[in-house]
Amino acid sequence: MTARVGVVTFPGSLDDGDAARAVRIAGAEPVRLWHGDPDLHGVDAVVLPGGFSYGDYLRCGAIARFAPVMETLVDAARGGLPVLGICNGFQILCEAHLLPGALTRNQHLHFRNRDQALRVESAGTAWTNAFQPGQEILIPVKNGEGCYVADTATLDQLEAEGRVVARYVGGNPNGSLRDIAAITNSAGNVVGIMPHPEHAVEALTGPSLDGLGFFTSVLKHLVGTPA
Ligand SMILES: NC(=O)CC[C@H](N)C(=O)O
Repeated sequence: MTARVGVVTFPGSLDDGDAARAVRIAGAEPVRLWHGDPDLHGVDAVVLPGGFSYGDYLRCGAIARFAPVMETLVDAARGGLPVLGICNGFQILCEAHLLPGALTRNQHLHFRNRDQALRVESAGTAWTNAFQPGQEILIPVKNGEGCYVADTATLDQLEAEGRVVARYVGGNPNGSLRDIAAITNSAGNVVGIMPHPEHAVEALTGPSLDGLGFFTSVLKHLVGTPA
């Protein structure tokens, strides 16, 4: 049966269409979810897309975290539902405390938009099992608040538990501590990534097809997970 992957739209989401398209290209059925509807409509996994939810007021992701859909999503994620937060989605996952730490204003205070090389550090998550550990990929980064910070004990714990999923290579675009571009929760089902895999799934528009691996990974993960 075709996996159904939900993509949440918040007011101000920007990349929900591209995320849904990436899901379809990877071979799954995208299911559009609405921030005001707490029902996840039986989806097998969820993508929180990039953008400017609620206009980035207060802090990126700080209001979205209280959306009705998040009440259900937080419980489902704690129960093992695969969730990928991309950029604004990563910010929302940190605000919702599904992931530790915070995304703060880029160190140089500029919005940064460019193609970015990353090293995939962990292939042991629901969203990265299609990669080889150490594999370098190229996908776009575009954010104003992408500087990942956490206290030293949290950073050390992430490193020790293999929960740093990807790091920036060839230059850190936002000042993230330890060049962190993506992290996971301890179960490996929730991943937050600052750059945008959904913008690197087609030769016409992406700098590569490297982003596709995140979306095919979750399908592989779901096949191995009993319903
Ligand atoms: N591309 C995005 O999702 C941007 C996220 C957020 N609005 C920021 O500027 O940091």
